[in-house]
Amino acid sequence: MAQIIGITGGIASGKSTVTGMLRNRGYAIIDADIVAREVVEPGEEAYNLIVNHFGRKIIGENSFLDRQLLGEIIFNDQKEREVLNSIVHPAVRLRMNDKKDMYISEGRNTVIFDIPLLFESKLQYLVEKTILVYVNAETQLQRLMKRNEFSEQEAVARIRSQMPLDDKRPLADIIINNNGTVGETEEQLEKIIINWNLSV
Ligand SMILES: CC(C)(COP(=O)(O)OP(=O)(O)OC[C@H]1O[C@@H](n2cnc3c(N)ncnc32)[C@H](O)[C@@H]1O)[C@@H](O)C(=O)NCCC(=O)NCCS
Ligand SMILES: Nc1ncnc2c1ncn2[C@@H]1O[C@H](COP(=O)(O)OP(=O)(O)OP(=O)(O)O)[C@@H](O)[C@H]1O
Repeated sequence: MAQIIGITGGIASGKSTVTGMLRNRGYAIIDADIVAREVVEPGEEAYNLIVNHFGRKIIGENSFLDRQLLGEIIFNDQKEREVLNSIVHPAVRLRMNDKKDMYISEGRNTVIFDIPLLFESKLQYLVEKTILVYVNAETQLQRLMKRNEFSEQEAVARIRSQMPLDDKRPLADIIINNNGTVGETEEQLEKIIINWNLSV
């Protein structure tokens, strides 16, 4: 039986940094952010529902959604965020499940889900064990502002739209502290791989 592992964290806490390390080691990774992009491509059902609700102003270049505008709307308005979530999340869950089944049918021993909103959306039932990629609030804010070239206000709006990372700590099976260097993070990951006996 394959082991199903969930990696979570907050925006810019370092999930992609950790899943990148796992990908380099050959693990099967399913990234919710990537799937969430696939299910809103032009022609998809979720795309049509989003355009119906948010209006044609939300259509950007080449008919794809204007993600910047959609982000500005939903990270500053909880009701609009809930509408978007209610359209996108069911489609994401279905497609992630299909990808998991595909990996299992290929004979994979471990399948890793990278889901930023794992705890907010109460998706623990999808996975057997959870890893939280944690940083303190100041590091999270600084890394997010730097990576996305956000103002403090833009970054804070996004962080506030998620459960605080300190509240996620007691929900996780294990925590990777990503406040230090990337090398220190990789050492913590290596211990988990050994202790949980995760094979590709
Ligand atoms: C609002 C959108 C268009 C902004 O797109 P953009 O390319 O700028 O950001 P991206 O998708 O790469 O997300 C970056 C990070 O934002 C955070 N985030 C995204 N959506 C949400 C949300 N609904 N609530 C809280 N945090 C969110 C996550 O930490 C994510 O890793 C996009 O994030 C989106 O469609 N969100 C709704 C779907 C969703 O919940 N995705 C998260 C995983 S399922
Ligand atoms: N230990 C570290 N030291 C310094 N910078 C780091 C470290 N870990 C991650 N970063 C940087 O912080 C930023 C956020 O990391 P990353 O993109 O991995 O987070 P994430 O959780 O995947 O974010 P999101 O889900 O929002 O895309 C990136 O610019 C990354 O290069």
